[in-house]
Amino acid sequence: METDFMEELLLVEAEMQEVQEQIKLLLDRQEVLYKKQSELKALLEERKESGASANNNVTTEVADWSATFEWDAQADDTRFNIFGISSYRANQREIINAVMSGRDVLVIMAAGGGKSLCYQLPALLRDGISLIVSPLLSLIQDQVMGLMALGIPAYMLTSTTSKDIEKTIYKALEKGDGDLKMLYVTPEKISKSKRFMSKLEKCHNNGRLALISIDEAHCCSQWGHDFRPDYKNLGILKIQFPHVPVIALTATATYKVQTDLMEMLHIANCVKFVRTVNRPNLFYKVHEKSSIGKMVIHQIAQYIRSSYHNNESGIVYCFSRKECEQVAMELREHGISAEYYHADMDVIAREKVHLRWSNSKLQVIVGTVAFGMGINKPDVRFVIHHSLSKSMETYYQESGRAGRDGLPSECILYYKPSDVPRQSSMVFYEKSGLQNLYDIVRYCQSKQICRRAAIFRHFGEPLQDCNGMCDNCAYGKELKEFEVTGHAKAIVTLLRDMQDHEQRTTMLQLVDKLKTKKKELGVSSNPSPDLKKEQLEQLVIQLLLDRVLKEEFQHTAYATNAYVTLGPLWKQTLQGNKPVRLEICTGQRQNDDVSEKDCKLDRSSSVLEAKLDKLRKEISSSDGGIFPHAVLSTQHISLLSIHKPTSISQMVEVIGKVKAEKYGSKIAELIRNYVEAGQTSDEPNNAEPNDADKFSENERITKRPRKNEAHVIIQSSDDEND
Ligand SMILES: Nc1ncnc2c1ncn2[C@@H]1O[C@H](COP(=O)(O)OP(=O)(O)OP(=O)(O)O)[C@@H](O)[C@H]1O
Ligand SMILES: [Mg+2]
Repeated sequence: METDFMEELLLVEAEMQEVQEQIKLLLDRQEVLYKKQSELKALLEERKESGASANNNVTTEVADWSATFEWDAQADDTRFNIFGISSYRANQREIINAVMSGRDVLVIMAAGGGKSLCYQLPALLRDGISLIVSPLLSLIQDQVMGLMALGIPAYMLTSTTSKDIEKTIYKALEKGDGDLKMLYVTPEKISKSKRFMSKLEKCHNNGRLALISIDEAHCCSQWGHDFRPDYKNLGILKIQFPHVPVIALTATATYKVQTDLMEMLHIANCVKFVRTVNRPNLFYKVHEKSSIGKMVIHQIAQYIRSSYHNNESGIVYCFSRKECEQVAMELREHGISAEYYHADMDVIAREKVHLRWSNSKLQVIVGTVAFGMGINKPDVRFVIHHSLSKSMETYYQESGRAGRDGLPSECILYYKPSDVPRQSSMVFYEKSGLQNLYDIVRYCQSKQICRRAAIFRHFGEPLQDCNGMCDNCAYGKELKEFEVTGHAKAIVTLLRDMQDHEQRTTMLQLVDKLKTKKKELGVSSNPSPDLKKEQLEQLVIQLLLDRVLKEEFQHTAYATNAYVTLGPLWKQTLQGNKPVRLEICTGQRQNDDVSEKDCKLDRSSSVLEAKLDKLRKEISSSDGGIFPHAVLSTQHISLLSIHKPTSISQMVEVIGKVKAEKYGSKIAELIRNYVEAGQTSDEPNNAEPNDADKFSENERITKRPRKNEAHVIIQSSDDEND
């Protein structure tokens, strides 16, 4: 009798333990849902207030700021003749007007949306000096070089600044001597240099501090993805200079980060411009990743060679430093010009690689997450993830480095289920680390749901049309849904038996065991199909996402191992209450290299464009090392090849005064030679543009067709002139 009670007691205690675990999981989940709920509520409130519910732009107060202002003509002239920008993109003009009116402004605009112009143009229009805080030296150098090339007196005050230049800058701040319009600093300057702050104060006291701009402002918030402690101290600027307008800019900020920023920077009454996270020019795709490493590289190399044979720039992101080196080497063996970039390299070696890539002397950078915020190259045509990112946020950021110039570009993630435990063992200790990872895994596992929709959902935005710009929307995949309840039960049973014997298993070991034990477990008598190894892995991941299984982690002397164990919902699966289904690609779509060709983005370039591209590279290397895109943007090249100006006055009409005066004679000579040689037969577009086209970016995206549909050309959706 006593032993019966003892046994029952043990069972009850075991079950209580299990209930405790379930409660913990549910509480965790509840916390996440609460967070999401409050963000969504806040978003709804905000929309109600602004009455902008039907609009794609989640923008407040736009109406007032798109009116006419006294500086309109001067702003237009500066935009075109100095920056060489033919028309404003969405929200730019409104933001500039708000800043010019002396208001504090918070700008959330997707990567490549054109945030820099929003503070650089007012900095030129307003009297005095504008201070720009930016997180990275490389970003600052890039910006300052670009501005100097346009003849704008921009300087930086960083650890690399010479004593002479420092003196000049301090004189300009203190006494208003010399020519200084924009001063770039890192946040450390504000928090650590008393000398600098006292000079800035003098500048302010003389009424010459025109504007404070805080770029990559998400670095202020611990909730953001790139928190920088020195950014936290930037609130001092508004306290010390309360009447100087502050503009804070970032590409991504959830509602929580936005409120955090406003509080930290003391800009509670700012005008907020929030643009959609949508990047209509980016094509998102998940590619099944072979378990054979060499095969993956072979596929990537073949893809780059066939799709980007004109040396168009790209990035390949890898999981580890070792993998970076390996992938770069193997890509080189396949004839791709590729170099690796990671945090273990010394700064000079890293900078050298970055520079060669920025100058288009190197086609591909193979990087870890260390290759991050400083990337300012507008014409990156593809971003490939050789391995899974750790969250949707990280993936959005990294893939978003493609197509900053607004032209069609591709973001491809190579996914195999066995990459999940590699990532999970790195992120499990981070706050919501596993939750975030599982979100991106869901994105990868899905074979039908629009990839873009997953991004909107993640950032709490209403859905917008994908226009066939993701693999799931573009291709009619040949999919079959199999009932795999038998397999799921077999997995659960196996794990339960192992746990009873206090054994642990990794996902790969589990799948191997399953393959060999399948007969014993009676799966073969089940009507379920015979699943391949990769499909079993896919099922294990699906069961993880559905909480039937869970991951546990254990440290060894060399690594952290991820083990698969029973999750809170294993009993339901064992009871077979809910059938388990698995989507499997059956048709040719598995190997989409074929369809890839059918659905190629329209990026044919003419002979003249190629010549102009070569010329901009020559000019850039002889003109103080500025980047080719700072000489002429890709849009400039396409406009020049359409209009073919052969005199400086015609050139001014196309690329603005400063660029025409600086580079016009060389460009005109090239075009004249080209026209005289009669090389116009291969032009993709010989038609005269109409006036509406004339000075707009006029970017085109080929809408990806569903299988068997004709190509449809659409304009680059909402980006311009709306
Ligand atoms: N109105 C415009 N028309 C055409 N090109 C533009 C316009 N505004 C900006 N650009 C170009 O778009 C590219 C990206 O601009 P910018 O660097 O300002 O992006 P960003 O929003 O700061 O992106 P990130 O978040 O990546 O820093 C640059 O090459 C810039 O010259
Ligand atoms: Mg920027």
